[in-house]
Amino acid sequence: MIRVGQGFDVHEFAEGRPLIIGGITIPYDKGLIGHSDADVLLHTVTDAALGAIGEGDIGRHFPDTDAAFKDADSAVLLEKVWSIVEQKGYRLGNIDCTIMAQKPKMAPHIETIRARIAELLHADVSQVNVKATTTEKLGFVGREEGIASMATILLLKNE
Ligand SMILES: Nc1ccn([C@@H]2O[C@H](COP(=O)(O)O)[C@@H](O)[C@H]2O)c(=O)n1
Ligand SMILES: C[C@@]1(CO)OP(=O)(O)OP(=O)(O)OC[C@H]1O
Repeated sequence: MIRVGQGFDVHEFAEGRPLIIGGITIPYDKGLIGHSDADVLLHTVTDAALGAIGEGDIGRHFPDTDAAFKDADSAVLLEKVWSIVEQKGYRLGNIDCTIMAQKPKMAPHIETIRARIAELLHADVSQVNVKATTTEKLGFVGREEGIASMATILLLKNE
């Protein structure tokens, strides 16, 4: 059995916040805001996984009205969702992610992010791909107002 899921998320930049993307802190002069740590990429991965197993989305599992998830570590949220994936008998086939950011340059951090996502999904790094693109200075990403990301995931289950 195979299941496919997709995820998409956006978070806004603000001064005085750490920039956390893909489970790592990236040195930069501003960060992303959210109810949680605002890790836009791990939210995307979480939504892709939830989509693949037909379990709704991140906000349904971890409402942004619940104080329990204020400043939550998004890696912990993903681990909780991944345990549901595994309870249902699925494992990662592969995941492909795209970060849309005008700045900062993501290339120096991609391999670290890739390794962290593989660790969280109990998979090999070869099963995880992470890309980055600018939006050529167009739109909210291009104006450096925030960062968006999207992902497609394939899950496998032995019959
Ligand atoms: N925040 C980013 C955006 C892009 N990159 C890398 O640069 C390449 C070219 O980006 P374009 O948007 O001009 O196509 C892209 O393929 C990435 O390798 C990056 O590191 N960080
Ligand atoms: C993660 C949660 C919960 O802390 O809050 P945010 O950090 O605002 O992120 P979002 O992408 O809106 O996802 C859902 C949430 O309920």
